[in-house]
Amino acid sequence: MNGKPAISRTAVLGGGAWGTALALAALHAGHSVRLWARDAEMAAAIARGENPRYLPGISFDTGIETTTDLREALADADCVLSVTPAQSLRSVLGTVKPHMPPGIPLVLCAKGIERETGALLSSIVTEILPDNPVAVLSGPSFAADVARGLPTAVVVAAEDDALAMDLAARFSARNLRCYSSDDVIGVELGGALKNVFAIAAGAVVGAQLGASAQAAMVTRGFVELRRLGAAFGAQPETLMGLSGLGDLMLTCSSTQSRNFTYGVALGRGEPLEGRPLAEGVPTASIATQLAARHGVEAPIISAVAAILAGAITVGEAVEALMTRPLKHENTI
Ligand SMILES: NC(=O)C1=CN([C@@H]2O[C@H](COP(=O)(O)OP(=O)(O)OC[C@H]3O[C@@H](n4cnc5c(N)ncnc54)[C@H](O)[C@@H]3O)[C@@H](O)[C@H]2O)C=CC1
Ligand SMILES: O=C(CO)COP(=O)(O)O
Repeated sequence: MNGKPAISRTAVLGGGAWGTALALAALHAGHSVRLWARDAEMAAAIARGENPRYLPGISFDTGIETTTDLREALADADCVLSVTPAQSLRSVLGTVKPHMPPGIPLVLCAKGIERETGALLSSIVTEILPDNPVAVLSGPSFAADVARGLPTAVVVAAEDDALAMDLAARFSARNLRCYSSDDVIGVELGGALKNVFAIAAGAVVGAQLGASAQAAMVTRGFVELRRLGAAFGAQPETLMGLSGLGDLMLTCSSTQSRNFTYGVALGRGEPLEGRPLAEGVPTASIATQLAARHGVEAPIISAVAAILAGAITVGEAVEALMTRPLKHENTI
């Protein structure tokens, strides 16, 4: 593994929970950090060591420089972390483009698939910023845990292994351990699809279907992830790792997960408006279409999309899943 690179200037795009936590992690890894938030009040709060809207009750070290000016955020940066929601990536990058220093890596930290096009986020970066190498950071990591300095492990993937190792070394610190990978697509897919399965697992809990059903849902969801991964050319081992199995374990069982709690509300029949960001919602419908396009069987993903679209109830989805034709377990 590469040694720690010299001090760097990291730009973080996004003043939400994850942007704040990653900015703090970069600061603790010894780097100079400038965070861009579109909201001036949020930027000022983060500079003061708090983010009451997205990380309530957590106070953290000051030292993160903040700005509402993208040009200022990107000036002199030698690495950019992109941490706004997946569905806003294309518009954010459009604004970033004129100010983006060429050649420096852009690390995607959002988890999702573009709803309108089915594009993986890395391909949007390549399309809009062809002169910047893309990397993906993913894995089981609640922002609140990272912001509190609790031990966490993630994976950073880039096509260029040396870049992945360099970034992993750059962001690793006492309580954040970054593994490296050259499987960008596998790491992206694991992060994007686990959100859909977290909604499914939450719905099982909300509808009080039992712990056995929850375990079955997560396990069979993992099969769908492996099938889609194979169709997209992901390495199977990647999906067994932090950004696949690891993040499924975390978000399909914890009420700290917004996708899981969204599913719980769905299963209880509670109102869904005004809830915190749940990336699995837009990703479910497009992942259903991608699965169909690739001839991949994905009944749980399609069921989540159909429930979210109001086409079927949670009860009807369970009935449909339980009465599918029987098959050999290892059919991928
Ligand atoms: N919160 C967490 O524990 C983790 C989140 N992630 C991923 O990170 C991404 C961001 O999530 P969070 O920070 O948690 O969300 P959040 O809801 O806490 O914050 C989102 C931030 O993005 C900003 N934003 C939204 N649209 C924007 C736009 N068009 N232009 C500029 N800023 C915009 C919002 O103002 C807000 O500051 C998501 O894809 C999520 O899946 C990944 C790992 C952990
Ligand atoms: O991705 C996450 C943890 O790895 C955060 O999950 P939620 O977006 O469901 O809160």
